[in-house]
Amino acid sequence: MEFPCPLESAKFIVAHSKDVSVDEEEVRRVAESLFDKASAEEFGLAGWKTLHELNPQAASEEAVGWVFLVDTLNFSFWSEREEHKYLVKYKDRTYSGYWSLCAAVNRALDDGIPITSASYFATMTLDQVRHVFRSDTEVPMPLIEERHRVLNESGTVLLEKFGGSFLTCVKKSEKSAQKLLRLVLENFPSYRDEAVFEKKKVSFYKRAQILVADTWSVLEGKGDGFFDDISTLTIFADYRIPQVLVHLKAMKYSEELMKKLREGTIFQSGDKEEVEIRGCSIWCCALICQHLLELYEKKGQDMRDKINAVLLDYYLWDYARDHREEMKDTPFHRVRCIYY
Ligand SMILES: Nc1nc2c(c(CN[C@H]3C=C[C@H](O)[C@@H]3O)cn2[C@@H]2O[C@H](COP(=O)(O)O)[C@@H](O)[C@H]2O)c(=O)[nH]1
Repeated sequence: MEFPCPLESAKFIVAHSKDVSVDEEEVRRVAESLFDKASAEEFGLAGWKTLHELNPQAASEEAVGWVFLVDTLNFSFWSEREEHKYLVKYKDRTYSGYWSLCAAVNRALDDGIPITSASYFATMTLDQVRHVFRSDTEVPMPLIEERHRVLNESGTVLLEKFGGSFLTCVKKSEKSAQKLLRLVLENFPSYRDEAVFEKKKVSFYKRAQILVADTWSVLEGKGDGFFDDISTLTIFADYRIPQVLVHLKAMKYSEELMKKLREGTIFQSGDKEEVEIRGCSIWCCALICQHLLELYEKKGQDMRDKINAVLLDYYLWDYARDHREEMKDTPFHRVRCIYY
């Protein structure tokens, strides 16, 4: 099987993009504005645990299993109407979006449901999935049937090929992020996040790449989680990163596209505009990373093991979470799919 490289795909998409563009001048300005933050403690790998109470705090085989389950379901949490959405209450707090998924998983584990064990989710029924991911509002989790299908599919593969343990798959990668990415793409079909653009097969691999990144994070970059090529991953092209890049002016939409987004147009996975938005986001962040490293280099500091697309992505994603109000006039693109 041949898997296009997401960074090369992004470069090709930017070169042919009509409705989305990257503003190099603004990219430089964003890199400068991140300069001090990039050497702060919370920008680093440890932030994955210290900043997010729902993430596993252990670095165990079970914690890796949690990451695999969550990233298998890590897609499509946006709601048609902001005031009418899927929410999960857990330990006196109410969670929305991606965090509602994590809250529902932790709620199930607290209730004694072995949701992160492959032998369980390989044969879960649709009703059991509906129960585990039940909403605390009248709005159900989006794409619940698709979630049931990918759970059964991924659980079955994990059992048949890796003895039910994603850590076994990680060990086969021999500490290479690219090898682990390839293993995930070869074995788990729902992770093959690809499209055809200008007659060329392109890839984003958002869930496959964030699975590798979250595995690196949960294992704290040590032992089986020490990937010597982690900086070859790109950011994860979801629907929040493009929104924050446009908000920060590093990426721009044509008037026509902005109008469609403002009207709440629903795009299909693989549509030209959707591919341009996702590809330009990946390329834009690769440039921000490059400029950040150059700024440190000018100060005689080699930050290549402290600044990479994964940590920049986590920072920008958390930024989007924390600046929801300020960003409300910048639309995000709406696609219902299992890829992001
Ligand atoms: N690019 C990127 N996309 C990410 C994440 C995460 C969760 N990772 C966090 C968990 C531990 C780490 O510390 C990360 O901070 C979820 N998503 C995507 O966002 C969307 C949900 O957004 P909202 O509706 O606002 O909750 C949806 O497409 C989901 O797939 C990320 O990190 N990067």
